[in-house]
Amino acid sequence: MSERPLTPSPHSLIPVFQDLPQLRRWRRRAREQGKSVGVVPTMGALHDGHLNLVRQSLAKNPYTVLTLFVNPTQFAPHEDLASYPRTLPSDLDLLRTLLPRAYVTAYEERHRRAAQVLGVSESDPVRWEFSAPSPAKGKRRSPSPPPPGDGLESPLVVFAPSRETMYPLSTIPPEAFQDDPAAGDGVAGEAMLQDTSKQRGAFVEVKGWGDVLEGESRPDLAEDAAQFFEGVATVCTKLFNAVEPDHAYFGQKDIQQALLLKLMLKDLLSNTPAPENLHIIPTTRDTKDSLALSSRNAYLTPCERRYAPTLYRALSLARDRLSSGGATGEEACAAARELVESVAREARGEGVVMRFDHVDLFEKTTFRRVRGKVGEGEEVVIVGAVWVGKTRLIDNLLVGWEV
Ligand SMILES: Nc1ncnc2c1ncn2[C@@H]1O[C@H](COP(=O)(O)OP(=O)(O)OP(=O)(O)O)[C@@H](O)[C@H]1O
Ligand SMILES: CC(C)(CO)[C@@H](O)C(=O)[O-]
Ligand code: BAL
Repeated sequence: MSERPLTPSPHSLIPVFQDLPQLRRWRRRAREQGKSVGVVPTMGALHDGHLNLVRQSLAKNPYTVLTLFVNPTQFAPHEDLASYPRTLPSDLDLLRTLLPRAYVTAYEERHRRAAQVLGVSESDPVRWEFSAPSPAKGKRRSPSPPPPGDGLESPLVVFAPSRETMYPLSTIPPEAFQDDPAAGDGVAGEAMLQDTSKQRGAFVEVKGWGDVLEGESRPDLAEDAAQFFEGVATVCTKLFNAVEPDHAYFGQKDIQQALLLKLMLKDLLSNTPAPENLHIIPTTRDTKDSLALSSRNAYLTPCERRYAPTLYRALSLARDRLSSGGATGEEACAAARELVESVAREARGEGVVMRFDHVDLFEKTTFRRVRGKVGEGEEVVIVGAVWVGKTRLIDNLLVGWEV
């Protein structure tokens, strides 16, 4: 274990579990208390959209696990895995703002008492240990108070596993497969997990639902349209197996992902969580221009940011055409495309390269593309993507139903 002392406050307020045994021990104790556990899977770089999912879970469950893992298998080989924002300290700062005051006060009091026992100043860095046994007296090499407990004091914990924890078979070195032509050039680690032709081990595919719409139109997936949602379904299955949640919270912003995972839980007869306990939370938007909050918005330059809400405007136009103008699905999508393309021409004058990717209308359960007029009582999704500079933005609106 590293001897670098961790600053006690604010980060240790929220237990961060990095390995499975720690998480499993915590989960067993939560079960013994008979209390429900909610999970919020994320890739980090948290924003208010994520926090709203956590707020929902905290309101409904005594315990919430926010998982934080940038999942290589859902990134295509040339996608932005390496540059994806990784911001654990500021993520923990944001999560801290969601903790109940009473818990924070009790924590600070415990910290004060521990500092007294250790004879160190309250502002000294002190490492809280949530699962390791207390070191024997006299053997301490860095100030470490008695463990504050088993992590169950906090209503919120973070599970931030390593790649090896999430993909244990990826630790077998490529040389072990050297007689296997698929081992190819011996690419190891994350790169191997990103390349579907080199993957080995257990993967979850939701056939017929994962290789359409967003599956087809994400970048670099020409070879394998199923890759993105296979990566998502696989990592979420693993996270559900690790956390064994009673409830799970996903955002409407990634609507196909949330709907597909619900179908997957149903098809796999899951009870942790049961499909009806996967909750889809409405998209959190910028209050001024309705841009859907997204970790990838951080890539936008200030000038690009001004054009980013065009997708929301285009989807709103499509929805208006469907509801008031009686347009067909094809006409509504074409109107959205025209709007994006006309704004793109304007943007070029300011040096912003904006590119239409797709706008589609699909039925919520079958993911079938809707042609012609939307029928009475039909529940559909208008989904779209645009490129603004090097950033691909996605968004959606619902017609005939709400999450
Ligand atoms: N604006 C938002 N409103 C509601 N939920 C959101 C929003 N943005 C993300 N989420 C949800 O948070 C969860 C974790 O998403 P993720 O970590 O990929 O964040 P993201 O902002 O969507 O990142 P990216 O920009 O890479 O797509 C997902 O369930 C996602 O749908
Ligand atoms: C659900 C998820 C955390 C799986 O990696 C990811 O796809 C995301 O952040 O939406
Ligand atoms: N927000 C879903 C994960 C992704 O777009 O990579």
